[in-house]
Amino acid sequence: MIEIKGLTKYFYQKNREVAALQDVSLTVPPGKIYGIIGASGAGKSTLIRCVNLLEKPTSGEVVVNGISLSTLSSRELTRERRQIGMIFQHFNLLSSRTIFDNVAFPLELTHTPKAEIRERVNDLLQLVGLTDKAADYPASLSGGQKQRVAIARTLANNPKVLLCDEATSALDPATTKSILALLKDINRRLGITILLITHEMEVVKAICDYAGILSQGKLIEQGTVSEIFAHPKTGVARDFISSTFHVELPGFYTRRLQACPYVDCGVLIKVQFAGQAGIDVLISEVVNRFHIQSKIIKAQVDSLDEVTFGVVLLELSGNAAAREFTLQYFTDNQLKVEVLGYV
Ligand SMILES: Nc1ncnc2c1ncn2[C@@H]1O[C@H](COP(=O)(O)OP(=O)(O)OP(=O)(O)O)[C@@H](O)[C@H]1O
Repeated sequence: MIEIKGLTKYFYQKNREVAALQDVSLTVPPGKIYGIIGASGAGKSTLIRCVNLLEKPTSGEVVVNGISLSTLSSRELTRERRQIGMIFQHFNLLSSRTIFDNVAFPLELTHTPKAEIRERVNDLLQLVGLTDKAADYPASLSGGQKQRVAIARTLANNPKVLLCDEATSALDPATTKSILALLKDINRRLGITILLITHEMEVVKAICDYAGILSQGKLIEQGTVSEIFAHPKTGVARDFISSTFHVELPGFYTRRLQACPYVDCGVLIKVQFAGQAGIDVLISEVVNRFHIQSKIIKAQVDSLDEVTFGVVLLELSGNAAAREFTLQYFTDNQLKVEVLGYV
């Protein structure tokens, strides 16, 4: 369990004060995965570095597994940090050591007997699927394999919590998926509590139970991932959700699209929806009520828990008043509607 209470961090540069974190509070319940998402400069790295006190907070408290870290002596803090694993975007492996010796490293630091190290490292390499790479060096591994080694190494001390600092940002989409699956597997199998930071909503959607949106040092929104997807409260959250949709207008439409309406034109709209009301129900409502024709051009629909959400590109044909009524009806039903142009 991780509790962050009123965390504030100021940096001082020459005569300038930078408020990197302002009164951030959140709780990661035991065995859950919490994702902090934010744009560049939002304060994500500062936040995760404050959790294990690599960065000293200006004020506030970090409590990990019931222990308030800022009250500890440096020796106690070193011991407590062993309970806090961390993985990084750029893996941070030791290039002169084999994969086996990289994973063994934290166990050597705690003077674990050799036979015990051998058994533990072999188990860990098996867990991350790298048994056959034990004698290789990091340089000969792919990015995804390097991150697997880093995960095995950080698990060596049996941490209760794991901090992930943009752990998949340097990886391609397929490798990202496999590393996220590994993290979820570790979370389930070993019951490890995970706090991760990311700038990709896909990561949050893929493995997190809870999410927090960090913007200019403030946690402006937090909740379960399905709550945030169903009822985003801020524009920042809505933009992150939109970034998970990949619906491009087909070239045929892009070429015909006009900025202003003309006689007998249709309107092309992008509708973003989330929640219980089915988009198909709303579309058939407007067709019946306003005698409009509606054609789905592209759609991406996804679901989390009970919540269905997605984006639909629609061409609406009918008179101008019917089109206006339709747009108003969609907006009144909590859909986000954007007019792309006229065809
Ligand atoms: N050591 C430092 N000294 C001065 N300012 C800093 C320092 N570290 C971070 N900052 C400032 O604090 C703010 C938050 O930075 P931080 O690196 O935590 O953001 P981030 O969300 O992790 O960004 P990115 O995704 O680009 O890594 C930024 O304005 C940054 O310039």
